[in-house]
Amino acid sequence: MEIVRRTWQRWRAGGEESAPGLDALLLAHYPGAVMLLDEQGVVLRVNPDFERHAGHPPDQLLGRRAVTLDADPLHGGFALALDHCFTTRQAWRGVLLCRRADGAPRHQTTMIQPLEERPGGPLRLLVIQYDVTGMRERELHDRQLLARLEGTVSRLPGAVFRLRQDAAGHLELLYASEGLVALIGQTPERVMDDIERLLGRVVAEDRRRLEVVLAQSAVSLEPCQLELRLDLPSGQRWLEARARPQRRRDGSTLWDGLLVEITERKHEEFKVRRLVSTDMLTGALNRRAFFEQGAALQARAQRHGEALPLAMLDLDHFKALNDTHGHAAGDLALQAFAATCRECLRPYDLFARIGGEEFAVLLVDISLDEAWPILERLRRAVEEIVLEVEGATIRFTVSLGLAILLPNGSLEGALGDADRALYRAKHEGRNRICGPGGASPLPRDADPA
Ligand SMILES: Nc1nc2c(ncn2[C@@H]2O[C@H](COP(=O)(O)OP(=O)(O)OP(=O)(O)O)[C@@H](O)[C@H]2O)c(=O)[nH]1
Repeated sequence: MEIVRRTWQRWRAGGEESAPGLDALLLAHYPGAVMLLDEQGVVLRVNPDFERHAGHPPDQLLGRRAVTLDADPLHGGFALALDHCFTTRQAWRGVLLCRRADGAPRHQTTMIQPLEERPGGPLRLLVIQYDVTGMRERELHDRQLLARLEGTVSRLPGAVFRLRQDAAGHLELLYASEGLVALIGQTPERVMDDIERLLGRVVAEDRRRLEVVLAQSAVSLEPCQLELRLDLPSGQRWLEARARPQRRRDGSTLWDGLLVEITERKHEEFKVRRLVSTDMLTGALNRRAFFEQGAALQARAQRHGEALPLAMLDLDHFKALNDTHGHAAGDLALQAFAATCRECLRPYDLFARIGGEEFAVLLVDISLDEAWPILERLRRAVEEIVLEVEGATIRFTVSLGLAILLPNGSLEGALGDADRALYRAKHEGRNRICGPGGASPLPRDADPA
């Protein structure tokens, strides 16, 4: 516009004959419709390409008021814009809804520049229009597409996110979809404002894993996947995060990913795991779970250089009990025995049924000397069990073999040691504990069989 004004001033100063024609000048600079209006808004001249851009043959427009182009000539924006320019002598720019001669509405980006041929002379308005209907339609289409996409994203079972970690390791949530509200009860805006509103809820152990996984993914640029527990006011929830990283030129890493709730799935998993790791009759861990969980406990003890006391327990003369009172009574005895063991042990000790009437206990965080009285209390508690089955009173006892699982020892090996100690306990009269060093300091003579 500035070019036209300056050239217009040059043209005015030089005289009309010597100056390039206004039409030619405007055509050279503007790929749109150009009009020159008088002080009544009547069209004096138009550029040659006018019809192509404005959709009106010049001869139908010349000598008529320019507002006839307006989609609403009486109240439309064109009249208001012209009014503004005449009153203020200031330029106006904006988008006007105009109609072509065939009635088709078009959005025209419009610039109106007041021009004076000479000071105090008649005012002219230079109007330049550029048809942006296509652009606006594309913009509208894009906006509708975006709204549809946002709708789809918001209906996803979870939240889409973009996470950024700068070169110094500082994390920032750049984007999260509305699904975040259903997941953690916080709006995306609040978490984008302060990511601790999300990370601060992650269980400490899982947060450490998250930091490790992100660090690895930032180096390898491999996708990552992680299950996290969050402590929320509504209770603990499990979320799964899957994300794909990309490195930015500034050294930061971006992860685009999806966060979904998996609490129900995890509970089902725990249920299944409990089922496959539990002995159905007694509720104790089964042999497989004992070895699995025992290995995990041993790995932890190894890190601290600790030995773990390990005991084998075997009901005495159980065959006789079965033969005398029936298999169902034997089952009841096994259940009562397991319940008594659980009462005498701590919840984190590993108690498992590893054979028919054979059980094992791995005691955590105590020494062999400390384990002995606990097991002795258990032995006595079993002595106290009285079962009334079909008019018969059933009592039974248990023998125990105690061994030590050394930090660098094997669970199978220690179980073998405990079994040998158990054999000695049976051999020495049953209803007693034998350890690596020999029999219980409180051996019992009683042998109900
Ligand atoms: N009722 C019942 N009995 C079982 C179960 N599993 C194993 N048994 C029985 O446990 C008995 C084990 O007998 P033995 O191995 O001879 O040992 P015991 O009679 O206890 O003799 P000692 O161990 O030497 O004191 C067998 O009769 C098995 O049938 C079970 O699930 N339910």
